[in-house]
Amino acid sequence: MPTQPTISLRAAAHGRDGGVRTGAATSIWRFRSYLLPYRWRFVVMLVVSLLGIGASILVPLVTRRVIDGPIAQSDRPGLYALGAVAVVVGVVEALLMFIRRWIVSKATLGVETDIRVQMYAKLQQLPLAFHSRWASGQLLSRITSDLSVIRRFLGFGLVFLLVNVLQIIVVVAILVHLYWPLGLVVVASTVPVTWVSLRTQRVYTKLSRQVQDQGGDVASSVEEMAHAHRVIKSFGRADHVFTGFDRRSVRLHDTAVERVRVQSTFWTFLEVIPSVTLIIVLALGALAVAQDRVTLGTLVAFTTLMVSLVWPVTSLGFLLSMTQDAMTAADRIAEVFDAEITITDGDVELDDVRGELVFEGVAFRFPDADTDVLHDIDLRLAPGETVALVGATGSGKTIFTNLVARLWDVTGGRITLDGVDVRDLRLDRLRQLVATAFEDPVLFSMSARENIALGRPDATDEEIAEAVDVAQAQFVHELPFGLDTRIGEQGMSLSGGQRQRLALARAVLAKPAVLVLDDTLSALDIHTEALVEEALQRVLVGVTGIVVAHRASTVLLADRVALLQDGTITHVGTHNELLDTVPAYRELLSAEYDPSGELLEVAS
Ligand SMILES: Nc1ncnc2c1ncn2[C@@H]1O[C@H](COP(=O)(O)OP(=O)(O)OP(=O)(O)O)[C@@H](O)[C@H]1O
Repeated sequence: MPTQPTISLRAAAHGRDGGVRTGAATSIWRFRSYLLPYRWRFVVMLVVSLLGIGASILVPLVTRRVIDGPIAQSDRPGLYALGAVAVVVGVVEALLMFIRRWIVSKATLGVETDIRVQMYAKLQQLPLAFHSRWASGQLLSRITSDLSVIRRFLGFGLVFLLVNVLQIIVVVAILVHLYWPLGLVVVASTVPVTWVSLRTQRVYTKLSRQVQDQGGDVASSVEEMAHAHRVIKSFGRADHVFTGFDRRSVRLHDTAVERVRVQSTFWTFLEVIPSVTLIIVLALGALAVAQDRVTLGTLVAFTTLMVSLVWPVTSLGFLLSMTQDAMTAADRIAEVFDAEITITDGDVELDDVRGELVFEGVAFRFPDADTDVLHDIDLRLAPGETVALVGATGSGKTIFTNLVARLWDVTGGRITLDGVDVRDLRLDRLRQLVATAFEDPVLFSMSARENIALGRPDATDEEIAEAVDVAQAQFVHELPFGLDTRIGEQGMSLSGGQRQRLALARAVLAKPAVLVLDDTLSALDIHTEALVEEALQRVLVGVTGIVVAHRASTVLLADRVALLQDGTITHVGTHNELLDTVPAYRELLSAEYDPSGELLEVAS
């Protein structure tokens, strides 16, 4: 379990997201605050790693003593003593490696979980405008694979990058100290290493970003296919969809192969440089020993230390790649953290709610659109009143209803609840007060009971049973495990009408002050619809209601009807008034008439 306290959704909304702030910085450095709760583990890990290097440097120096001392002087007891020291140092080195791994895994898994939790919280706070722009596969790949890349970097790459660079510096300093002419040869070999590293990083960064983005595209394809497989199969378009997926996969493959090519060239170069340097050092060193300018022990220590440099130098290749991948992953994650939460929290609590809902000159325009979808909307719903919203398909009825719970914010005018601008209310309070049953209801992979009680997890069995009755959703009792039957994506699939009734039960159970029914009864047969409407009549008493309606029978649930045309409300009145005076309204509900022009369903 992460030790960092989970920050609430409200905290995330206010930007207290563990150190990630909005801005253009794209470095992994921005995520440093997530390390704080684990700082001691990272410090211990660093110290242990440094001790490990110390041990690995000590072994060649002990060897030097052994060669120049006991071996040169045939001192057997001295040989045993120094041999024992070398063994102890070797065991300590292995032990330190084990401790490092053990300490670090908990910390890095914790950091990964903490960032993931914050990212999820942020995703929930982000407005519909964000979610309609982003492919879900891109979000999925960020919250899974990008975070794993960062974890691996923190647990391994970062430490070894620091430790190896430090080891290179310390060992080179010792080499210069041991015999400076050969030491300078080693120093000179770092110049091409640095130059190639810098050059490769530029190309690698670009490829790394492309691979990760293209991975997100592939995830999106799979996700889309899983959702749309019925449509794909029924239209016999499996080949077409497969071709699209294949194209994306091949593109990802090609970019990944190109990245490996760049990596391999770089790594090979890093392997060649230390080997070539070693050959030069051996040749020059042998000459120096022959001329008595240096002892044999020193040359052995020198070359052993140099061999100990091969791994730190060659490992720079994949460590730098790892760092680059982690920075790209951090950039991609930061894009989500940087996305603006345009729907911000208010601070008015609003305790005793009467339910007066007023639209004052309301306008709405989608981001990046040129024209308003809705404009100049003035409408007052008295507490407890129900208004039916009628309009042609695509006229903006759903957007209109979404504005009340602030799924979108108005772009002009204002909406007030009991005189308070909904933007000034606390968001969670507003969304408690306004419940919506959507035309296309979403069910979660959980039990029917949990799906119904989504807005009120504390609801009693009686309250749930009541909501089920109102929504005419008694079919839940017939499911294999009754209300405990798992439904949704990984459970039983329900019919469109059953889903709508569950969504209606969910909205009714929330006991809202404002109930929004967005064409919720469209999938029901006439008989069930009549039963639901009869029950809804009772529920809507004392609740302010907005009912999006396409049928006269639904309109009859309402006290008044508002006609939405050309982005604004053109007429408000009772159903019969509008039928008598507004031809456009009559046309919209024309299905309710028989061919002779008589009204079929509407009884006054
Ligand atoms: N995210 C979006 N970005 C841009 N335009 C959108 C978006 N969502 C909806 N629209 C457009 O806004 C308009 C109003 O859509 P809305 O869903 O409110 O219509 P509606 O009256 O509820 O239709 P229906 O009766 O068919 O459900 C439509 O033209 C639609 O294409």
